[in-house]
Amino acid sequence: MLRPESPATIPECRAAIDRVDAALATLLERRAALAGTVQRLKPVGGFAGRDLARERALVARMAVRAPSLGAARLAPVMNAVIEAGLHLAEEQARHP
Ligand SMILES: O=C(O)C(=O)C[C@]1(C(=O)O)C=C[C@@H](O)C=C1
Repeated sequence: MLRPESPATIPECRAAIDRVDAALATLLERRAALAGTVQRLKPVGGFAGRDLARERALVARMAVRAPSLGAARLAPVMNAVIEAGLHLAEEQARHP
């Protein structure tokens, strides 16, 4: 995890945001790879095998760590993340 920072100027804030975004990109790449493996292992993978209860549960767990965002704001973010992973997995299944 990145250590918390308290930048005071716009350039410092933007530099700190860029560091967070770099960490997020690394984590998103890792998550997409793991989610892709799950799609290959599930009896029905991809969009057809979507598990909305699991998605709601992971959003609820994330909301504990991101209380100011909360589940309602995290849900569309994670929906986009999950759908990006499913699109990637389906593309990789079509073109292995
Ligand atoms: O856990 C699963 O069953 C997955 O397919 C992974 C994942 C995810 O990306 O987290 C993707 C789609 C499902 O709807 C739920 C979760």
